[in-house]
Amino acid sequence: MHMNITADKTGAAHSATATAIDVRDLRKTFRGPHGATVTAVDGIDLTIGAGEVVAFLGPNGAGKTTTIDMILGLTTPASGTIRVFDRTPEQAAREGRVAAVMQSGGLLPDFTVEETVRIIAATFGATDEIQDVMGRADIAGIAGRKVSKCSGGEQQRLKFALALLPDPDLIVLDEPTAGMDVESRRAFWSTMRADAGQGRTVLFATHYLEEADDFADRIVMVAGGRVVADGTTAEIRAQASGRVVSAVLTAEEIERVRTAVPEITDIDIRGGRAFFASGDSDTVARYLFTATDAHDVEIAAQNLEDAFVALTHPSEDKEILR
Ligand SMILES: Nc1ncnc2c1ncn2[C@@H]1O[C@H](COP(=O)(O)OP(=O)(O)OP(=O)(O)O)[C@@H](O)[C@H]1O
Repeated sequence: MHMNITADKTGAAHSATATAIDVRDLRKTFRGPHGATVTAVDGIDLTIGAGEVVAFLGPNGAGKTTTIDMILGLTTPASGTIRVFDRTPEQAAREGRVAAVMQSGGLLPDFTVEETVRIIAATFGATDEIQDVMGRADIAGIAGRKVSKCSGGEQQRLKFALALLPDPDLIVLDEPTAGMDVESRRAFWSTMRADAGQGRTVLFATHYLEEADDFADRIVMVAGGRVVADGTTAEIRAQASGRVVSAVLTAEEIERVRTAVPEITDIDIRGGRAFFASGDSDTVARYLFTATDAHDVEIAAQNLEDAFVALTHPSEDKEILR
């Protein structure tokens, strides 16, 4: 799998393609309550290269799970196309090139961890891999534990072990750490980091910015069924790299600052303060101090969290000056 030429389950050699996932103008609607139409995915375009580790980042209801289900071939799009390693999602899954770790469910509570791995290994003809994947997913120490007695984090690591069994080229994880405490989340990702991202393509959905930032090479932000930002983690950071100068001042003065300082890119008013976003915080601060009665002036770096909120909740909790 970590080579350019791999053998599929029939033993035939094939060249690894450079593109793992190619999604064009993907759309999906559901029938909601009272017959209303819910647009879950509203024209997503996405190309993921082989070997990329991509975070699909967005708030609840953004359309992440619906998109992932279509990439896995579990549901069909209303329109648009999906290619996975230049195949249909169903073909790619059948060939064992794709494995998934889903949010919940899928495990039988009465089996032990090792029994679960053995059963799935048998279906893939991968019984030689059992000890190896249990080690890689860090579940060897709980091999004899019943699934029903495993914590949420342990169950997710077990699912990760199962996903490794077919030695897939692509692993898709849908919010694999949902509901875990911070420590379990860290443990899960450190296991993932040690194993994935070594030539394998990884697509994971999350609404934790920190996870996307820590683990992904690239962040695709989705909101309302659309891609709202797409770039390397560094690029997304750069988008948010300006500074914000905030101060308490009157509405008339805010208007005056806006006109007088063209370097200002955005103004929000929250909690009685005005927040001036700009690539030149010195000029903004100088103007506030010298030409207005602004007080309690603060200068802060805009962080990724701010960028995320701004991109995914454009009107939430803030009043934009017009
Ligand atoms: N089977 C369904 N029937 C009706 N509406 C659905 C169905 N599945 C999803 N939706 C709706 O589609 C939208 C997108 O949901 P989706 O689960 O894809 O979002 P998400 O980004 O994965 O959110 P979460 O982080 O909560 O899992 C939501 O408004 C959701 O209520």
